Amino acid sequence: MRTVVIGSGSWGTALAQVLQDNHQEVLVYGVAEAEVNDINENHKNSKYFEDVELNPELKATTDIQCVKGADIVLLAVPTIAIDPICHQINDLLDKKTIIINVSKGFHPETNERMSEVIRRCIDEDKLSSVVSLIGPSHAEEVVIRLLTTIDAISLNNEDAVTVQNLFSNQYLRIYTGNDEIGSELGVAIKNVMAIASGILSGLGYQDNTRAALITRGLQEMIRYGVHFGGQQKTFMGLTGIGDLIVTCTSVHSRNFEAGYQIGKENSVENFFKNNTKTVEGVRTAKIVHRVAKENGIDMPICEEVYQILFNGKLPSDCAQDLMIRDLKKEF
Ligand SMILES: NC(=O)C1=CN([C@@H]2O[C@H](COP(=O)(O)OP(=O)(O)OC[C@H]3O[C@@H](n4cnc5c(N)ncnc54)[C@H](O)[C@@H]3O)[C@@H](O)[C@H]2O)C=CC1
Ligand SMILES: O=C(CO)COP(=O)(O)O
Repeated sequence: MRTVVIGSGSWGTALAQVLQDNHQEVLVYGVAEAEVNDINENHKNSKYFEDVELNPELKATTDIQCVKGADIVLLAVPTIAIDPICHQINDLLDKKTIIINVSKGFHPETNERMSEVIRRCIDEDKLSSVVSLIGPSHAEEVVIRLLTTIDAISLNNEDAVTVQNLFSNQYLRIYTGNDEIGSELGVAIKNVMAIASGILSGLGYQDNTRAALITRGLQEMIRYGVHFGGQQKTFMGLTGIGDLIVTCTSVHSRNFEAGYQIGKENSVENFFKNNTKTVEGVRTAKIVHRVAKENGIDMPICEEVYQILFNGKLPSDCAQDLMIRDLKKEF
């Protein structure tokens, strides 16, 4: 099977290398010439992985025509680029293709989940199914082949199993699942929790606070996910608690890092002025705020993150306000 990976950033590169390690036919498509050249000429992607030597067989291109004839297209671009990239490739696809989504978040205007965006943008006769390859996985660790487990989630079990078999190896183990709603909502909202976790660390809070954040954050994710038809048990799995733990506790997480800076400075100003990284939780916080309000879903942690990011509320006040809400039962 021939796979084209769209996006020569950190996750696209790491996942393409998995396929190359598995002796699959794979090509990376990128818009950034420097990243593409670095992969082809130096077997590196220095912008994201400074000292990592990539599999020398891995190749990249800036020619989008490479999508023609692909059996699988893996979209490894930020959520904001999924809609335009799908429209771009739709004209080039010439048979039923498995589209793999790895992005975590929502469409910025329509609030759709990534699978919904892809199904809307790709013609039915060109789409076998959407498979979301998601779970606790920092590219920085996968690219150096550290043991990792993630899910292949799809409404089409056969395609999920195909993706499971293509990507699994000694360092990457893929499970399958079909709760598209629960899984996609879990991996999107955990980014907001990771920002909150970073903020709390930046403010100087330690282990007790992080455990509280992860535990109560998971309850918010369940509340939101179940409201929209996700299964509660999904949140106990890799796309729920698994991804929540890895992003709320890791120095690799860009969402955590953003939060840490905001907490440390007790201000969002410098983050918005200087950030150039993919921090998906920022846009997700805005969408969750809007949707939760419309649907009457209680999301206190997400709401405080929204107030910090978009309403100028002081991070230190938010942490305190969460503590002095009306007391209640845990469950
Ligand atoms: N980096 C990671 O460890 C993981 C990332 N993800 C998710 O994967 C998605 C992609 O993120 P990363 O690879 O981390 O971001 P990144 O910032 O490392 O790379 C993004 C890449 O997308 C490219 N790009 C942007 N717009 C494009 C377009 N229209 N056409 C082609 N290429 C375009 C950029 O040039 C860049 O190469 C995000 O939603 C992220 O949440 C999920 C799991 C792990
Ligand atoms: O989704 C991720 C790990 O599972 C990557 O997290 P960040 O986007 O916060 O770096």
